[in-house]
Amino acid sequence: MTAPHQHLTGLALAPLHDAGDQGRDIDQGALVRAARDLLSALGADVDAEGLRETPRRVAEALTELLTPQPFRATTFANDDGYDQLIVARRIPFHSLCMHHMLPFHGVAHIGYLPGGRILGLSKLARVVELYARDLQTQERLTTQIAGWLQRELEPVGIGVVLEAEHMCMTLRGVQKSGSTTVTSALYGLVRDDARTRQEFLALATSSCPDR
Ligand SMILES: Nc1nc2c(ncn2[C@@H]2O[C@H](COP(=O)(O)OP(=O)(O)OP(=O)(O)O)[C@@H](O)[C@H]2O)c(=O)[nH]1
Ligand SMILES: [Zn+2]
Repeated sequence: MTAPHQHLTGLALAPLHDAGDQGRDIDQGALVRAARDLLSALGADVDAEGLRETPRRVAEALTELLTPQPFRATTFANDDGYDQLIVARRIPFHSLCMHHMLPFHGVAHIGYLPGGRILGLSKLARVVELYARDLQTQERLTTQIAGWLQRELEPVGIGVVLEAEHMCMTLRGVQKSGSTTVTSALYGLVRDDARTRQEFLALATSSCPDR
């Protein structure tokens, strides 16, 4: 029997299952202590009134940013035989880069060419959220979104394009504010059929006229 992830060319390298969508075990007590130690190491008076609750707030903020929200992948039978691209454009997201734990944020464009089933539209945004709430690289986030679509929907083609600005490149370090990074994951007919590929990329890029 052929594994489902082998239906689409290019997707064989993507992990079939990823622990990322299960979330992580966060030790709240240790996190609060670590935030307090961090403030202390920065020379802050951790007992000052304004800072007293900060370790708890930092712990809660990080927990919120790193806790994916599970959801059900609602799909519907493609009874009408819809066989054109379905593209959700400009889905905003933010995530934390795994190298500096600083935010990166931008927009995702997600498209697929349906097979037997179509996906509830909101799920395209939910899957971005699911994987964005992790310590990430933009490349990994892009690939995980495409891998999820393949597992849940087994479409004929998938296209994912992310455009993001990384705070670690703009606020600090090389400080190139305004620069953005584009990553993509194209599979199946969206990758291999020139016309479909062109159509998807045109739709994805035409969604940013003001950028
Ligand atoms: N490929 C990839 N790199 C990332 C991403 N987010 C941050 N980085 C990079 O991770 C790299 C870490 O490099 P290091 O040289 O160890 O860190 P650094 O000394 O802080 O590097 P600078 O940012 O150049 O000052 C940097 O080049 C970051 O720009 C991402 O999503 N994907
Ligand atoms: Zn970084």
